[in-house]
Order: sequence, then C-alpha cells, then structure tokens
Amino acid sequence: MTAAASAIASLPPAGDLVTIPGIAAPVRRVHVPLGDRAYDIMVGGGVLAATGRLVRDLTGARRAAVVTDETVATHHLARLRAALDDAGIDHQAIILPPGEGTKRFGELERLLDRLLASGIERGQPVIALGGGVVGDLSGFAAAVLRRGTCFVQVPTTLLAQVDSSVGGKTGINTPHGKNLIGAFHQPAVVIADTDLLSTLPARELRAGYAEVVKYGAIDDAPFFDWLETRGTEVLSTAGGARDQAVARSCAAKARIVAADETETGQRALLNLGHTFGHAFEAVAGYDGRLLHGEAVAIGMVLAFRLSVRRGLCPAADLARLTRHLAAAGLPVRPQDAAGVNWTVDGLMAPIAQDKKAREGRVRYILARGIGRSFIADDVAPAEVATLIGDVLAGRTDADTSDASPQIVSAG
Ligand SMILES: NC(=O)c1ccc[n+]([C@@H]2O[C@H](COP(=O)([O-])OP(=O)(O)OC[C@H]3O[C@@H](n4cnc5c(N)ncnc54)[C@H](O)[C@@H]3O)[C@@H](O)[C@H]2O)c1
Ligand SMILES: O=C(O)C(=O)C[C@@H](O)[C@H](O)[C@H](O)COP(=O)(O)O
Ligand SMILES: [Zn+2]
Repeated sequence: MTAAASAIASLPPAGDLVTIPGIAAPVRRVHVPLGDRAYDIMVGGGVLAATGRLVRDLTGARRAAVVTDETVATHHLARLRAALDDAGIDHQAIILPPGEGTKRFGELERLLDRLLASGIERGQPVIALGGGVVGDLSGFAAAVLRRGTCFVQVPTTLLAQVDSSVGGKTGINTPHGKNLIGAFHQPAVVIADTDLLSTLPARELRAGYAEVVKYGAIDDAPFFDWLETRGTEVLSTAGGARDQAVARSCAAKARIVAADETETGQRALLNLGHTFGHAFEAVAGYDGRLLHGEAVAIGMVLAFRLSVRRGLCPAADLARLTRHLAAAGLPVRPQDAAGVNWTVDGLMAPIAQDKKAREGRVRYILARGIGRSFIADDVAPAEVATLIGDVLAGRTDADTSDASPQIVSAG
C-alpha cells in the first residue's frame, strides 16, 4: 500500500471505551442516536461472549432465534450459542446456504416459515450471525414477521461490521436489481467482535475494505489519509488499526443515518459507488464472481471519473483513490472481474431501477475531491452510457491515467 508522504499515526478515537464484565479488553461503544430506536454498536475483540447478557439486559427476552449461514456456523455458532446459554436464553439456530444468492424471495419465505414454526414472539430477537447477506435477509424477515420483531446484529465480515449491520437497511435482491424489496428495520444492538474476522477469507476482507475507504471518500479526508498509511494493517493484522477503522466507519455511518434515517436526503451519500456497483452485481448475477465490496470499489472509481469528466474533481484525486483501492487488491474496472459479459445496455437497465431515482431521473453520488462527495441530480443517461462505453473499451481519459498500483495481499 502506498506510504503517504507524511505519516499519519493516529486519528481521534471513535465512540467511548466501556468495560464489560467477563470481557478482557475494553470495548468501543458507538451510539446511533435515533430517538426511540437508538442503539449501540459494540466493537472489540471478544465481545461476542457478552451477547447473551447484552441481549437479555436490553430486551428482557428469554428466547431468541439465531440466523446464520453454513460457513459462519462452522466457525462461530457454537460460541454464540454458549453466550446465549450463559444468559439463560433458550434459542434455535436456522442455518442458510452462504452467498449472495441467498438474498432472494424463496429463501425469505423459507426463513419466515421456520421463524413462525419456532414460535418466536415480537419481543424475542432474531439474531443475525453472519455477513451482510444474513443480516439483510434476516433483518427483512424480522421487519415483516408479526409486523416487526426485535432484531440483533452480530456481524462476522468486515463489510458487515463497518456497514451492513448499522443503519437498518434490510432486504433482498430480485432479477431487476439489488435490494429492490426491503424495509428499514433498526437492530436493538450491534455486537461487532473483531476477533471473528480471523477466519474471514482475504478476498472477503478486501471487499469489506472498499466500504471502509468509502467513508473517507464521502466526507472524511483525514480518515482517507490515515488509511493510505495504515490500510495494510487494517487488512492484515487483528486488533489496533483494524478495530479503529471499524469504529471510525461505524461512527461515520451512525452520524449520517441519525441525520436521515430513511434516505430522504443526505443518507444517499452512503451510496457512493453503488449506482454503478449494484448494476455490476446484477449483471454478474450474484454468483460470487463479483462481490458487493468489489463492485463498490469499481463503482467509486467510475463516480470519481464522471466527476473528473465534469470538471468537478481534480484528476489527482481520482488517481489517488484508484491507486489506494488497487493497492488493497481490489478491482478498479469491470474487466477486472473475469468471465462476465459486460455491455453498456446490460448495465444501463439495472441503473434505471436505482432506488435514488426521482421523477425518472437517477441521482448519482459525485465528488469534488476525496472527502467532498455530493448528490447530483443532473446526470443524463447518455453521459453515463458514454462513460461506461469508454471504460469497457479501455479508453481512459488522458488526464486521469492511473499510476501503476502496488498490489498487497490481505492476511
Ligand atoms: N444493509 C446495508 O446497509 C448494507 C450495506 C452494505 C452491504 N450490504 C449487503 O451486504 C451483502 C454483502 O455482505 P458480505 O460482504 O458480508 O457478504 P456475505 O454475507 O455473503 O459474507 C461473505 C462470505 O463470507 C463468509 N463468512 C462470513 N463471516 C465469516 C467469518 N467470520 N469467517 C469465515 N467466513 C465468513 C460467508 O459465509 C460468505 O460466504 C450484500 O448483499 C450487500 O448488498 C448491505
Ligand atoms: O446504508 C446505506 O444507506 C447504504 O447505502 C450502505 C450501502 O453500503 C449498502 O450497500 C446498502 O445496502 C445500499 O443500499 P441501497 O438502498 O442502495 O440498496
Ligand atoms: Zn454497500
């Protein structure tokens, strides 16, 4: 990863440090101030063991349903079950197939059937143990089960710890596009045990890192600077820098969500790279060839390239973003995902379905530079089609040629 000219050693810590009985290290607590739906995100190594007590103290529930996937169950379900047993919470585990393909209607129906069969009540939490797929699907199931059932997130991927477990967006994909069916349903608490990331494959870690970089690119230039220096540690080493990056990301998301819970305005900034990224995912077919975070990395580069073309953003900032993502081992152009038949028309169709559209006009998150993103509602489809066509044809703009990246691999 590029060493920034000036070493940025530290960032002000996010959240506050709390001690939880039975947990060796202090835990960082980030608050999401949402009135009667306010909750805490608990970040730190080992905090999983406190899940039962935290859930019991918050909800008073003595029963719960744990939803997870086969891979996560192998690694981490036994410890969550022990934590629930410790607190006297009777529970049943529902284990889903892993991967993006699970975020669909058929699986939602099967999950709802199993939750109903378990007899779980509204006040008894559905606990999502897994990545964004488990979180989005089971959060949506909780949102519609008995018209709203208590929900708890125990995220196990970097992406889920920094993004999908926070903010209450839940839902499923359809052949028309990503997350087109869903609901806002906030969790009662988020328990982000960063030790769980030790079993996560390096490719998944890198995909989650794209959403970390996103926060810097949206409105936190000092965080982006810091990532340029400490990103390798975030990707390769448990503890220290990784925990800091998770807490900083959660604090950034909490701040934006608290100001605009249901995305009537500024929350759309969290969609930087997603109008393009979701289209890439839809065309790639949710089959693992292109992960969500990878699609977001490519999408952010396109959003910055569009901003440069419009004369809004210095080309140097596009180059810097591209270099940092590529150095982290992330794809930066659609062609980097092999085996997908990319076409302009194929990508424009899901873009037209984007949820940020107003009166038929798709809005994009553009940038005046790193940390200076904004919502643009004057981007014409033809401008986007030209951009995508140029990128697919490998035509780079003369002033935005990217410096060759130094690839590093995650741990
Ligand atoms: N709701 C939101 O605000 C939001 C935000 C960002 C992304 N998302 C959604 O999240 C999804 C992507 O989430 P993801 O990247 O976590 O993918 P994922 O849930 O598919 O998890 C990635 C893979 O890692 C495995 N895994 C999970 N934790 C593991 C662990 N600790 N050790 C070993 N393997 C583990 C899973 O079984 C899976 O195969 C997408 O559907 C995206 O749309 C939602
Ligand atoms: O929480 C948000 O708001 C986001 O946009 C976060 C995104 O990283 C995430 O991928 C989200 O699921 C996208 O939301 P969508 O409304 O565009 O489907
Ligand atoms: Zn995302």
